[in-house]
Amino acid sequence: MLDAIGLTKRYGAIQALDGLTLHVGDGEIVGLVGHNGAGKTTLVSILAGLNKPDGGSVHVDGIDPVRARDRIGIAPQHIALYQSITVREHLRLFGGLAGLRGRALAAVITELVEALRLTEFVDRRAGLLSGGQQRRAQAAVALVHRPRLLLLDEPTAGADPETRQALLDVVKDRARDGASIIYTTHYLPELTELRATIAVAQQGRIIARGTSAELLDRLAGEVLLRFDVGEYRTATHDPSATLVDLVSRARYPIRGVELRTPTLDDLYRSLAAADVH
Ligand SMILES: Nc1ncnc2c1ncn2[C@@H]1O[C@H](COP(=O)(O)OP(=O)(O)OP(=O)(O)O)[C@@H](O)[C@H]1O
Repeated sequence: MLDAIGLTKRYGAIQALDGLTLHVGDGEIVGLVGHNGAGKTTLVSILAGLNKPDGGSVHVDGIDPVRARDRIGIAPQHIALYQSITVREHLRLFGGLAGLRGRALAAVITELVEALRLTEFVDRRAGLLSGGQQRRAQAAVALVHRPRLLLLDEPTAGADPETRQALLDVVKDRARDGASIIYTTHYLPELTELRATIAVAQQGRIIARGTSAELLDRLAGEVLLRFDVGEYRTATHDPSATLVDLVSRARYPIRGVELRTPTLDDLYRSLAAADVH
């Protein structure tokens, strides 16, 4: 569905993208993670056709993104709403620009107002909304024309738990309907909930790509045993096997046991630690 191959982008002395390649299939949610400055926002803006790469190619359903605008929905990291019109007017405007009319447009607006809990402020001007309300409105604008490719750049930054959950539920629904989704976040547990595959960006490239299980396999977990005289802690790639082995060899009574399997946060930290900015 989305094919980005060998993308490069330079801002003066900064190489923001450095040969970045990414494929996203139909119905796939890709969690795009990486250090600040890794190139995620630059990538998203190029995939949306809002920014031109210096080199490489992007195809959305085989088409250049600039000509595939009505198939793409983007919720940018920085809010981009018109201050003086209401949320409903935004949805009518962007739905209309993508060719939606009449009942079809009204139906999708009703659905989004409910799903993203916009009822309370849908008829208020965007400039008067709180930060979290603006984020929800921005997500609704990205979703209103049922895009085939959805680009969500930190959509839950600063959102309260209810808002976050509502957004995650809508994203899962859209993926079930076949949309391809790129979801940029620093909140890694969200990607587990979305059952997203993960793409790790670093210095303008994707340096790791796979399911969270595949990526976490590389990381060590930990086993901790507590004794009356102190504790013993060891890193391991197979915590349960290590525990069985340690218990069989223990010379003192064991007073407590803790197993820690690696999490997505460990993955993020390990890659961030390897970053050489
Ligand atoms: N318009 C611009 N002009 C100059 N440099 C830019 C511009 N946009 C991005 N950069 C630089 O390009 C690099 C990649 O930035 P980008 O915003 O794509 O990173 P990011 O991964 O989205 O970061 P974050 O997690 O902080 O949002 C950074 O070094 C940034 O300073």
